Amino acid sequence: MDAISSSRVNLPGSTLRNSNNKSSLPCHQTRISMSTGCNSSVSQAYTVSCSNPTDKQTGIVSGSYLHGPLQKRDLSGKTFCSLGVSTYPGTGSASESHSLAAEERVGVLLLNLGGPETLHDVQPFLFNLFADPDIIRLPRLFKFLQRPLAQLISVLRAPKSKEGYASIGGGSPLRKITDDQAFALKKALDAKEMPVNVYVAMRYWHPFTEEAVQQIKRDRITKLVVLPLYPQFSISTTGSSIRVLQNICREDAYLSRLPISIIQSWYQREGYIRSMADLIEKELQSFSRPEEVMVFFSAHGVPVSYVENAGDPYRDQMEECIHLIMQELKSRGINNDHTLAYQSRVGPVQWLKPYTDEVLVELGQKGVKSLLAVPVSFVSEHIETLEEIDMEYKELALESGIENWGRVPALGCNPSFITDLADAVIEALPSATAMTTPSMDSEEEDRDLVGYAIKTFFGSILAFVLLLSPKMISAFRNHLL
Ligand SMILES: C=CC1=C(C)c2cc3[nH]c(cc4nc(cc5[nH]c(cc1n2)c(C)c5CCC(=O)O)C(CCC(=O)O)=C4C)c(C)c3C=C
Ligand SMILES: [Fe+2]
Repeated sequence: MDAISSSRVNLPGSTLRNSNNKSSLPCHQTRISMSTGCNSSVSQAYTVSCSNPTDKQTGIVSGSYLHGPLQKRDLSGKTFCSLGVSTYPGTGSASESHSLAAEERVGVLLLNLGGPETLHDVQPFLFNLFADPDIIRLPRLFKFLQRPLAQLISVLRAPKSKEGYASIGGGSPLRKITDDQAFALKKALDAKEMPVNVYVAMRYWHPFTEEAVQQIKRDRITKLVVLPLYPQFSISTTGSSIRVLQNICREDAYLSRLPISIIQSWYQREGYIRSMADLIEKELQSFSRPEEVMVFFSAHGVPVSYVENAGDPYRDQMEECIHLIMQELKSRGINNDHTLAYQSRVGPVQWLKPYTDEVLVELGQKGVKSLLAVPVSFVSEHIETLEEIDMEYKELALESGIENWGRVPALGCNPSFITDLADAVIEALPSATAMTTPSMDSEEEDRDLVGYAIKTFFGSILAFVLLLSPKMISAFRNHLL
């Protein structure tokens, strides 16, 4: 088998046109394939296959989420960029497998958030994030304000974010860690006699989804498993990345015929739960009285409206995930108290409660002396573990009376975790299904673009008149800084 090489291609002069998507899945192992995934006019039917073959349901991803953003064609919601790619290019080895059909070339596409690599990248990264209609969910009538609003918020937020990234070395470690995970996953699949190419697609920074997809086409991949690096599904993370992928597939003959299997969430997999329990068990041993430590799960928050109005399964999945980890710990004789809180809220709306900062203060006041923080929405170290938890929350906890502080590291390339992801890929492969995609005709597309340009022009003027009023600015500043 050939060694893997990681390629980064930088194409000078390429343009960045930024633009910019419920299901509590009770089954133990979940494979979801979109049978009409990229179809803009037909209701999407999802086939959900569970490890128990009799437990097969159709249409579980439904409600306002399915009939909302996933189906919508939103020209302002796409990122076209060919500035960078980080992939593990084909070695031809996919056709050598005994377990695969002679000409099968399997790809695995890892989806992740992406992060600014330098301080200079922070504002444009934030623009990409806030321009995502799954991050700032404007009512339909106000969609035209998305990009001007993103510009304004990103400029206002950038100084605070820059400070955060400066304190963790001047940029996000996400790209490197995700590349390492891709490499480790390829190795684990090789070891299981399932040679694949692994690709990385970031949502808000390089390498963007478009670049990964171009590489997949160049490698003539014949089956693709899409694996988001978020254990739990949220509209704002996995949903958003899948929507971008669907938009790309819809417009490409090759991709619309490519059999694809999407693993929407995997928080309930035994391997993941065991790996998390291993980390917690190990870290508890660093306290002088491990049995007295409060296990403090800190999850990334989302606005309450996502869960209560848009059908985001994130909170249900998070609570089930914590329950499963605690059950696993109990089976090992570890019976510590635990709690779950939500961190990293941004902006003036209500986010999922309780809030991490408020709970830390309450626990200190109640006399909790030892606390082990467990980041649980993400499997890499990033700004919210390295800066928010390790610096801000630690300081707050110590000021509030907590004396012994610990933090479980993110899973990263933990071998048992990566092996489990490899199993998830193998299990998902048989349910790969083509996304059939009638694209817009070119006349329709032209009309759409003209309408979009007009709306953006007038939208920008209106937004700046409204938003640059001193009152609005100070309201934003109070919430963003
Ligand atoms: C404003 C809305 C946001 C929502 C909703 C949101 C959901 C969400 N995010 C993650 C994971 C990560 N987010 C990260 C950075 C980040 N996220 C937001 C905003 C929202 N996130 C902002 C503004 C930023 C930038 C940093 C900052 O200014 O605070 C990252 C870090 C990436 C890195 O570079 O290290 C991660 C990871 C999840 C899991 C989630 C919903 C479940
Ligand atoms: Fe975030």
